[in-house]
Amino acid sequence: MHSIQISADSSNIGGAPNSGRIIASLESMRASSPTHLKAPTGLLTDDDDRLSWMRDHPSALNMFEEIVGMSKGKQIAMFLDYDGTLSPIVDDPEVAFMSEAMREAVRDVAQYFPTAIVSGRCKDKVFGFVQLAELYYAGSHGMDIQGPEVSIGTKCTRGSKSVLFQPASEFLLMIDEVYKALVEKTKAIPGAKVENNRFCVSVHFRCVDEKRWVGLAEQVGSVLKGYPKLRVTQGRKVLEIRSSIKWDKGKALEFLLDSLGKLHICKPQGRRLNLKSNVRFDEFLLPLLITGFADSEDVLPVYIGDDRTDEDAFKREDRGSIPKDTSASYSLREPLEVMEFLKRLVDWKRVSTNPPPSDSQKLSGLLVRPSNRVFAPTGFCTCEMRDRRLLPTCVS
Ligand SMILES: O=P(O)(O)OC[C@H]1O[C@H](O[C@H]2O[C@H](CO)[C@@H](O)[C@H](O)[C@H]2O)[C@H](O)[C@@H](O)[C@@H]1O
Repeated sequence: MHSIQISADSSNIGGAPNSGRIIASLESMRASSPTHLKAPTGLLTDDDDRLSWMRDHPSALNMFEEIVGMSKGKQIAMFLDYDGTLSPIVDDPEVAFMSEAMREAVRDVAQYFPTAIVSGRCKDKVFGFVQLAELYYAGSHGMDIQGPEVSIGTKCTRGSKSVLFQPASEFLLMIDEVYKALVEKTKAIPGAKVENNRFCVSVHFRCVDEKRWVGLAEQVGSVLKGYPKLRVTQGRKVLEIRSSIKWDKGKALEFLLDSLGKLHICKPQGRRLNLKSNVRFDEFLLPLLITGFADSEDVLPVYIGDDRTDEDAFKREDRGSIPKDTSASYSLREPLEVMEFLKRLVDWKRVSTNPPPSDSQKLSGLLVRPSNRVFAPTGFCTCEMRDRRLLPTCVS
């Protein structure tokens, strides 16, 4: 199977931290993302490195025909990270809005392909930014998954919003406690910001003076010493605290693919491929890596993301260990290029789909299988096409 995503190392920086342990090195914090979007960071200073990176991860726009060629006979499933992918990176996480044009592009994509937002943000917050009810949302790094709203004119499903999966619900109280402790511990550090993402907590250092980064990491470590069941990962100028359960964006991707399989595609099987990962990239130059997997008969997951945590989505367990051919990896430079890519995908689909999908096919991302049965996500409801009408057959 092929898929699209971002690259970087999603290393687990600290699990079960000891007292006062520095949970992130200054170097790793520096490398986590330049402070300003356009600042050349020098991560790829060498021209040869740069050329070789671009050769290995060509622009998804330049390689568009090749990418859509891979989807021949398959259903594309779209997975989109939010920050840095749909919205530009800004200093204040509260105002990381996506543009109306981007929203339009995502809305259009979702008309043709089942589409999920996979974010480190809590689900409600990312929904507040995206505002498209027809999408799947996997918030808190995939620990809070919800299917699209379905309104098919029946009492049982009208406007319902069904939670599909919350694998870390037992950590809710603990995370809230840690959030409060982190707010208290870091309040004296100018620019530090603690964000409650419900099933995880983000400690931002984008606006903290670099001289204080290690001190901030120490404070985080000191809070976490009492919580051996929590771990820390690192994103773009952010430390992310979450439960140590084996669940991440990659697992969420699996879960969603599995749910979609119940909708309209067979579960991917066969040979598995690893993505090329741990690629160093310059945020300004090439933040988005699009990578392909082989090989499902039925589905081409396209994952676009820019963060270390998105790497988890490349490393889905069922991928096995066969190195991916680098020609299947692609990149996009910034959200504007992501938008361009989404638009081109829709244009391509519009031209190649004749006639366009019917309303019932498009309805909330539900697509009709050849058998005429339409399946809603796990724990949601099952529907059936009868006399060209979509009828629910059960609700769970
Ligand atoms: O998985 P994502 O949707 O990419 O979320 C990852 C984190 O994104 C946000 O932080 C990042 O974007 C901010 C706004 O541009 C920026 O200020 C910050 O430095 C970045 O790390 C979000 O605030 C975090 O909670 C997410 O975990």
